[in-house]
Amino acid sequence: MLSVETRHAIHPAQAKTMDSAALRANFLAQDLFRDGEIRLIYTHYDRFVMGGAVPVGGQLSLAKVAETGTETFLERREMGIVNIGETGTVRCDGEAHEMGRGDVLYLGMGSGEITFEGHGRFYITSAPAHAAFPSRLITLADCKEVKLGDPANSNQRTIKQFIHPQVMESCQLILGYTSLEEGSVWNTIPSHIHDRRMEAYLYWGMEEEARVLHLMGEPQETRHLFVANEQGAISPPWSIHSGAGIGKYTFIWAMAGDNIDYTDMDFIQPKDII
Ligand SMILES: O=C(O)C(=O)C[C@H](O)C(=O)CO
Ligand SMILES: [Zn+2]
Repeated sequence: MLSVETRHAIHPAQAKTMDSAALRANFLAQDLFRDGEIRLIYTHYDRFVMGGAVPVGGQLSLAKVAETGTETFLERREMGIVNIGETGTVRCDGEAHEMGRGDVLYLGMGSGEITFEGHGRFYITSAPAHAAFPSRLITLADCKEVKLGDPANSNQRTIKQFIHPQVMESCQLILGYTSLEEGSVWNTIPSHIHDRRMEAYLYWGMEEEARVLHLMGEPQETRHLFVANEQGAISPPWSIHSGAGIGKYTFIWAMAGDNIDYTDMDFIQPKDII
């Protein structure tokens, strides 16, 4: 079963009038992972798509999505898939990519029908593309690691970059994930915005009771989402995206927009956030 939900782009002036329910309806990605289903959210932020596929030992196929108006979903798009479950296989264009937990698969523009198999829980991201780069499985051994933060600021963390110019070529999709060291709770502190790129987070690797307080909004008009395991946050270009966790967590970040420069961020110090 395939379902697609559309999320419209929200103006920051509208976002600041929203109560918790409206913020969650517009910016929280819930229920992406349901047994036997592919569930996608088609956003109007750079036409970025996020979603989940859970084949539970069977087979699920993603061929065509009405929202793109194309013969196949990836006719004019590229895709990044992260397996956040047990070992599973993604088949595309006659190739079988076996993915362990934490592996990332890039599928280039023009790739055909995609089939998800096995016991993987596949997080799907996709953005429009202008050129066909080769599909590639990027394992943990292939990613680039960046260490940031320190225990004194409770923000010691490792950033693993997979779909990233220093690892491989893509059109506009950049993707990786960040894990906190034990005792550190804060991600993306100091905060930043990048008006050139939208971003989406998927929080995972959390205990059922754990939560992340995800901060969003313009730096002088912040709001929050309380986020559980396997829930995502859509971050508009005008919004900060930082979080503090109760319990351990990892989050997948993915971006699309005008450039693929991960370091192109406008930092906002805690003293400047309201
Ligand atoms: O902990 C961090 O810092 C991050 O992981 C930052 C994200 O990767 C990000 O926001 C990139 O723009
Ligand atoms: Zn960012």
